[in-house]
Amino acid sequence: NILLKGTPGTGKSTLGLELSERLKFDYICVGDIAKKEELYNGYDEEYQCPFLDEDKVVDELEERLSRGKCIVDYHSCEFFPERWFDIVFVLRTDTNILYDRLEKRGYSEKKLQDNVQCEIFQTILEEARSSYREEIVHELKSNVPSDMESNIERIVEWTKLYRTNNGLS
Ligand SMILES: Nc1ncnc2c1ncn2[C@@H]1O[C@H](COP(=O)(O)OP(=O)(O)O)[C@@H](O)[C@H]1O
Repeated sequence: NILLKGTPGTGKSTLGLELSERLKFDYICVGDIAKKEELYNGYDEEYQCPFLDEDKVVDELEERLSRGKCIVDYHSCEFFPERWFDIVFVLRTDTNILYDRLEKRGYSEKKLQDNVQCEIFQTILEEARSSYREEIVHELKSNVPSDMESNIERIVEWTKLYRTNNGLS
């Protein structure tokens, strides 16, 4: 299983969907599943969005993740069982580029600033480093389309090697 992390707007869903086609893996967007299954336990007035019920998310995903061949897209990871993931990629985008992408999404000024600061302070990367073994956490630049191409190549190659080395078909 592969975890794709990164500040919103860094390109997780674009990369995840493309990879799932190339690798024939399941693409799992945690935000979308939470919305569909209503895996919430309250409402955040400040950000005008529901609170994720992390236990329900883990219960919902456990069976699929235990089968392997999943690509999970979520900015955070603290509540995921560590055993779920074989590798973690953290997408990174320069802040001026990220600002433009989030502005196009129509984010409020507060949400925009908070997310850009999250990227500046490497919050998502630090969280990954504190949750997983250092050697399975990798940063990937995601500024321009050619970055996307090289990230796809790199992950596809890594996956092939991993499956061969672990006797997986
Ligand atoms: N490497 C990249 N180069 C150029 N544009 C990108 C790249 N990655 C993503 N984008 C664009 O940025 C926007 C946000 O990407 P998205 O995959 O929705 O991010 P996330 O899932 O992390 O919120 C989309 O318009 C997407 O086309």
